[in-house]
This record gives sequence, C-alpha cells and structure tokens, in this order.
Amino acid sequence: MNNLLDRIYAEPHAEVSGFAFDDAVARVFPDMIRRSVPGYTTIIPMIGIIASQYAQPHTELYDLGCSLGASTLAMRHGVDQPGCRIVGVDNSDAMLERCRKYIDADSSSVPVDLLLDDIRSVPVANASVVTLNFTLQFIPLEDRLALLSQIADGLNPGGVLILSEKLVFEDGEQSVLEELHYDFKRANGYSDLEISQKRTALEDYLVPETLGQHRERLLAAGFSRVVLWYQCFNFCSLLAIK
Ligand SMILES: Nc1ncnc2c1ncn2[C@@H]1O[C@H](C[S@+](CC[C@H]([NH3+])C(=O)[O-])CC(=O)[O-])[C@@H](O)[C@H]1O
Ligand SMILES: O=C(O)C(=O)Cc1ccccc1
Repeated sequence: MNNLLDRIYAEPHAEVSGFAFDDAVARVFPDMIRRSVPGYTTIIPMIGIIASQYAQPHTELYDLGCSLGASTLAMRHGVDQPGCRIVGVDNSDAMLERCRKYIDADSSSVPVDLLLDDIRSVPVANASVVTLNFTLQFIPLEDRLALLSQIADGLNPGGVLILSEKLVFEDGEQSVLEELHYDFKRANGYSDLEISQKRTALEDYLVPETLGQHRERLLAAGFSRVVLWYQCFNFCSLLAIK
C-alpha cells in the first residue's frame, strides 16, 4: 500500500464541491480510509476470517465497491476451498486501475476478475461470500433494496453478505457517537477545517441509515439472519446469512 497523506480538505475551499472517487482521492485512499473510519483496520483482516469460514468450493466471492482491493485481498488470502474465484467491482476508473496493480503484485493464485462497472448492474450468481464494505451508503436509497435482493438471490444456501456501513442513531445517541468519530479523526491528525469541509462534501452522497433500517431491509431482501459482528462508534459491520 502507498503512504501518501490525505490533504484533500486541508486548505480552505471557497466552495466545497461534492465528494468523488476521482484520481486525487484514489491516490491517498489507504491513508484517508484508515484515518477516517474507526475500525477499518480491524474489519479488513476479519473479512479474511469470515471468508475463510463461509467460502464454499467452486463458488464466486464478490467484493462490490472494491476501491483498491483491500477486502478483495483479505478474501483472497482467507479462502482455502478449491475452485473459488473472486470478482471485484468498482465504477471508479482511478480506483480500479490502482486496484489491478495491487492484485497483480500479490502472490496468491486464487483467480481475481476486476470489473469497471456499476454494482447495480453486475449479476451475482453461484456466490458464497459477498462483501459491501462501506459501499451501500453511496447507493441511492431507492436502489438499495433491489441491490440487496439481487445479492440474496445470487447467494447459495448458507452464503453470506458482509455489510459494513456508517450508521445514524436516534437523537441522544447520534451526537455522542458522531462527536467520538470526530475525536477519532482529530486524533489521526485531521483539523476541524478538514473535518467540516469533508462533512459538507459528503452531504447527500454518503447517506447513512439506522441499524434497524439495515436489519429490516436485509430480511425483506431474503436473508434469514442478520448478525452485528462489529461496531465502533457510528460504524458497523453486519453478517447477513442467506
Ligand atoms: N454504484 C457504484 N458502483 C460501483 N462502485 C461504486 C458505486 N458507488 C460507489 N462505488 C465505489 O465504492 C467505493 C466506496 S469505498 C469502499 C472501500 C473498500 N470496499 C475497502 O474495503 O477498502 C468506501 C468509502 O470510501 O467510505 C469507492 O471506491 C466507489 O468508487
Ligand atoms: O470521513 C468520513 O467522515 C466518513 O464518513 C468515511 C469516509 C471515508 C472515505 C471516503 C468517504 C467517507
């Protein structure tokens, strides 16, 4: 992984434009996500552990919104079943181009196909593990149920979706957990200006929901059980079992 520092919102912007997964973000992404998402550095290796338990022989594992391939690589090293293939999908050219380099430089022989595409139009079939690691939050609300239903339909019995998301909470809890998230960012070297400009840039693009909304929709999409396996402040990861 590269070690370029995220300074995207360090200087004052006359007007903060909307966040985009462009070249500037892709270049600093490992630093940005590690310093911005509490628990990210724990969640990635655990995706490897979960993939190793749930991968079924001769099936597909999907990483939807794969960015630079951190979860793809964790799954690639976790699976020890024969005949597995991993499909990584992202619609950012800047991300996928760099992802390809990381995958090519990695020594595992588990096949990986990378697709530059919208995750809403990629068919999921014969799947045992699907990962949406902080990606569903960027999909328009009205498209989320259809996407999750398509994933549930493409999973084999006993297959799982790993769904990691930023959450919102009811009144009292929201401000407590949001402040702790900002403290986490400050402790990682972000200034109040950086925190506030990025918050503006993400408004209307990263749309978080409550844990209850996620649970209900996953059940409506066809999953039989939803397990909260990780939470740190206002970020969580769920295991949805078909
Ligand atoms: N409709 C879409 N179709 C395809 N890709 C999309 C779409 N919308 C957004 N993306 C992609 O989803 C990714 C979200 S980042 C995932 C981190 C990664 N999972 C990780 O484990 O490191 C999370 C974050 O930055 O908070 C970006 O690469 C987008 O281009
Ligand atoms: O930075 C934030 O406030 C976030 O919610 C997480 C994030 C991390 C990387 C890109 C976009 C959002």
